[in-house]
Amino acid sequence: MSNTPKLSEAQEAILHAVADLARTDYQQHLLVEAGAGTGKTTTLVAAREQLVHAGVGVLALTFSNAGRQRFADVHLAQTGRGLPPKSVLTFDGLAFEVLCGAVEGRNYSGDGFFTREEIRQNAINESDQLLQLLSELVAELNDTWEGEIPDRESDLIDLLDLIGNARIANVFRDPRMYAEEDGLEEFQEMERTEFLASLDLPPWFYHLFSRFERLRRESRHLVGVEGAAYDLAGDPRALVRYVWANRINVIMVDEFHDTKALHFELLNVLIKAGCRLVLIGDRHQDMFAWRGLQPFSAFDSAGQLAGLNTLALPRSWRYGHRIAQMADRIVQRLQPGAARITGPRAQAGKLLAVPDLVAWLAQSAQQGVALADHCAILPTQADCMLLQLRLFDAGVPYRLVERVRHFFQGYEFRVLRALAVLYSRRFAADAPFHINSLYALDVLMNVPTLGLDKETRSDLRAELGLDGARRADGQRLLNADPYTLGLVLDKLAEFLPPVLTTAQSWPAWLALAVQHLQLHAFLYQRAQHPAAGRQSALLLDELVRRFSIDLAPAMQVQRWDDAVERFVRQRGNASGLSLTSVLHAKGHEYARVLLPMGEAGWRRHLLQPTAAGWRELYVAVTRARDGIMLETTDDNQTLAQEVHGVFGG
Ligand SMILES: Nc1ncnc2c1ncn2[C@@H]1O[C@H](COP(=O)(O)OP(=O)(O)OP(=O)(O)O)[C@@H](O)[C@H]1O
Repeated sequence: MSNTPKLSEAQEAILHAVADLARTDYQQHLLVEAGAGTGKTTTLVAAREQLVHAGVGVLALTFSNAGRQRFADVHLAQTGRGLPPKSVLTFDGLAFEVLCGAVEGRNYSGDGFFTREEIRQNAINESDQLLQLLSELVAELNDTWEGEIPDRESDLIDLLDLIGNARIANVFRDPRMYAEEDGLEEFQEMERTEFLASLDLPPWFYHLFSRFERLRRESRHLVGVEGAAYDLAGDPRALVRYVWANRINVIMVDEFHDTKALHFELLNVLIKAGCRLVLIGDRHQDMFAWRGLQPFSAFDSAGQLAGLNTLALPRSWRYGHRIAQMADRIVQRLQPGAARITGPRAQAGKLLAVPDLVAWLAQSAQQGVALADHCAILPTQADCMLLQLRLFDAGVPYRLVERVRHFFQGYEFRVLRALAVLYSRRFAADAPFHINSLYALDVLMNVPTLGLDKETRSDLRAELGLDGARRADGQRLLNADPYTLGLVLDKLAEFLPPVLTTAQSWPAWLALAVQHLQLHAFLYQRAQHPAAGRQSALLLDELVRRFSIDLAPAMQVQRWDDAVERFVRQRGNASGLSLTSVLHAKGHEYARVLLPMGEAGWRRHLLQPTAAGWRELYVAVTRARDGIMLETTDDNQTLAQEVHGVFGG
């Protein structure tokens, strides 16, 4: 059953422009800049349908898997049909198809890249393997560079990030970096060093990067972290062969605001292959502005394309004028004077503020109010976990959107659980066995202050079965038993700093463990960005508080397991409130969006505003169709003013 909404004039204009660019003899492209909820995906899906009917080969590209899924869902809703396979791909998915695919028995890639069988066996990324690869390489390079490259685990994690950013920024394909090592003239070497310095990179980084990339390819680490897209940019002819073999004439890019230099390079290759581009995005939703080594504006780069036609979608369909006003106030703070965001007058939008969101939700749940179309959106994963704890206490059902994790699967909970089990074994000789404790120990073993060397860690992981193959659901098949767990705990206890080896009461020991194992620093380094690190520390403190009750730690672990099991089995969860982080909220929409304004929420975004923070808040607010609900927990005057300034009411 087809259910395409009646398109607005502005949307129709885009459909005409797309039809035109597919028809003309000379190459034309279209850039559509539009606000959130203005019907970008809706329009793109309709434009795709129109082209497919006219016999034009179209490939739609997105950045995230969530974006791809959203495109497929909108297509299904609008046409009543599923999309043919491979007609919508993420950039990495496209790269994977091209590098590993074949037509009529011949690989697209001249390198013959990988066979399907090889990929099935081995090619999926394991980030810990990448770390291993990097650490071996750094050790080898440090022989020559006399230890100049920092090599503690936290340094290696930073280096892995830097390598990812160098890929995304695509800087090593700059002509200044091309020349082969052997034939390098002195002036070229100088040019290269200056170029690296201009990017704030140390001179050894080029060697590290190029050798790491070679190793990554040889070890078939293709998928993930833009590895595949980067390899594809180095093999442009494969991409050209792919679009020609599949008769693709038009490339559509949804979420165009997420385009970085690497992806733009791929778009340039597609242009050279004769494709026409339809690019659609919202510059205020660029939440990944920090990726890469230098700021990159996809919109400015597209502006340079020859034959570019630019259109706009001015009005939101998702929300009415009241939410549009909120979105607009945020955008004006980001870019004063930006085009105004509007929404239909008839659709007002509600704003509700409550002092205790969880109490309100508990009451609603009791009254049988369906909360499935309500979504609490939080800035980070740790914030989501803090809210989960409150919901858990109050017995309010919730479900997690996409890859947002349960609090009991987070590093913060796991590391404390591991300490509780370790304490029980060492001082009470009653460590309870549960499979979740094995995952918890895996986290504890990575705490650098414990000082486990690589071999010991790897031996202990093997004992616990943590090195086993993953099952289809991503978990590992663990085969340890209570006896092995005990032995591993005894071994781990040998690594405890002396202050933790003498018997003390439980909460005091826990406080010392958190301090001496420097768990805040450990979690901070594990977090994706500083704000996430800060919130992770907040979550750790809250969990420490909960683990500090006067009850034997073994009993506490048992209690958590029972409670979690009961909660997970709750029938109401499917219809419960959705809970997500802003990153995972992108592209989705909900009737009502719930925004906690406290410390474990959006407080900092308003009190210490940054461009990145405004973009996040903009994405969160614009997920709402009918209303926004704020939780205002404190009476800070400045915060109240800021809340009023953005949300009005
Ligand atoms: N012409 C229209 N008439 C009525 N509703 C529409 C129309 N176009 C889009 N919509 C609705 O507006 C909402 C937002 O559409 P869509 O998800 O396509 O927007 P978007 O710009 O891609 O959003 P985002 O910025 O979140 O990615 C959807 O509920 C969609 O069904």
